[in-house]
Amino acid sequence: MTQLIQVEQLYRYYGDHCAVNNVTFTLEKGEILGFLGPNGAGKSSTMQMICGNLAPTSGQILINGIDILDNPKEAKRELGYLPEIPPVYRELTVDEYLGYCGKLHEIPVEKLASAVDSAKERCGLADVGERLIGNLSKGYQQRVGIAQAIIHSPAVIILDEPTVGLDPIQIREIRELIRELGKEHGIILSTHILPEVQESCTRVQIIHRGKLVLNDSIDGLEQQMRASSLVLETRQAPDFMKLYAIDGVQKIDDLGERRYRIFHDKDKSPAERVAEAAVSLGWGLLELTPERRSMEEIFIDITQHTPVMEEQVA
Ligand SMILES: Nc1ncnc2c1ncn2[C@@H]1O[C@H](COP(=O)(O)OP(=O)(O)OP(=O)(O)O)[C@@H](O)[C@H]1O
Repeated sequence: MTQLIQVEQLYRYYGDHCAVNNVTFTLEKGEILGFLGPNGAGKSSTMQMICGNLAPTSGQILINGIDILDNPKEAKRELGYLPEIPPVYRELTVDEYLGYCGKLHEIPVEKLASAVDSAKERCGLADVGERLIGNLSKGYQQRVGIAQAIIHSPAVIILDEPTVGLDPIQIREIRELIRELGKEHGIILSTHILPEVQESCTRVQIIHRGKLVLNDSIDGLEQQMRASSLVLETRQAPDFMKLYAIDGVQKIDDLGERRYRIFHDKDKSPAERVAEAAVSLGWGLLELTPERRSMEEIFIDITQHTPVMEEQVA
C-alpha cells in the first residue's frame, strides 16, 4: 500500500487552547476517508495544516512522502483542494479558468491543453469547455471546482463539503465522481452529511475536542451499526421463560400489541432459535427483524458525552 498522507502526533494550540490534540493517521492510495466532527472539533485546523496553510504547533505531515514543513512547494504539488466555497471565476469559461489553474500549478505550457482536457474528461465537463462558469448549474460549477483540484494530477484530493447546496441528482453525480476519483487518488472528504460517508467513503474518522475518537473502515462501521437487538411480533403472547432460556438473550422489552424488543449478546444473534421457538410453540410468528443503529446514533454516542469546547478567539 502506498501511504499518501502520514500525519504523526499533530498538535495545534491557539494560545492555551489545544484545538488539535495528538492526531495521528494515514491515508492510502485508493482510500476515501470521511472526516467528521461536530462544529469546533478541529477539522478545519487539521485540514489547513495538511494543506500547508496553517503551521502545526508540533508533529509531522508527509504528503506522498514529502514533509510539508520542510518542502512546502513540493508537498503542495501532491495536493488538490476543493474548499467549501469553490474558488471558481464566474466570468471565465471553463477552459479559460482551468487553463489559468493549470498555470498556477506550473504545468508546462506544452502540457496545459492536455491537462485541461483530461481534467474536463474525468469530471464530465468535456462538452461545456466554452460555457461561462456563471451560467452553469451549481452541480456543474462543483465539477469545475473538482476539475481545478485535479488538474495537476495530485496524489491526494481534499474535498470540503463537496455536495452542500446541490439537488439530489447532482449529489448522486458528484458522489459517483468522487468514488471514481478515489480509485486513482487518496481522498479526504470533510462532511457533515453522515450518509455521504457511508455512500462515498472507504474509511471514517471522527474528531472531537481535537482528538481522534474513531478511525474505522466502513465495514467496521457496519459492524458497529449492527445493533444487538431483534424486534419480534407474534399473534399470541410468547412464553417469556422460553425466550429467556435461549442462549444469548439478555433482556426483553414489551413494546405493546404483541411486539417485543429482544436484547442479545453482541456477537451471538439468537434470531434462528427465536424463530424456531415461535414456530414450534405456535406463537404465530409475524415479524422477526434485526435492528440497526444509524450512523447518526453512533456519531452522537461518541460525541455527546463530552461537550464541545468553548469558542476561543486568538
Ligand atoms: N484562529 C483561531 N484562534 C483561536 N481559536 C481558534 C482559531 N481557529 C480555530 N479556533 C478554535 O479551535 C477549535 C477548532 O476549530 P476548527 O475550526 O478547527 O474546528 P472545525 O471542526 O473545523 O469546526 P467547524 O466545523 O465549525 O468549522 C475551535 O474551538 C475554534 O474556536
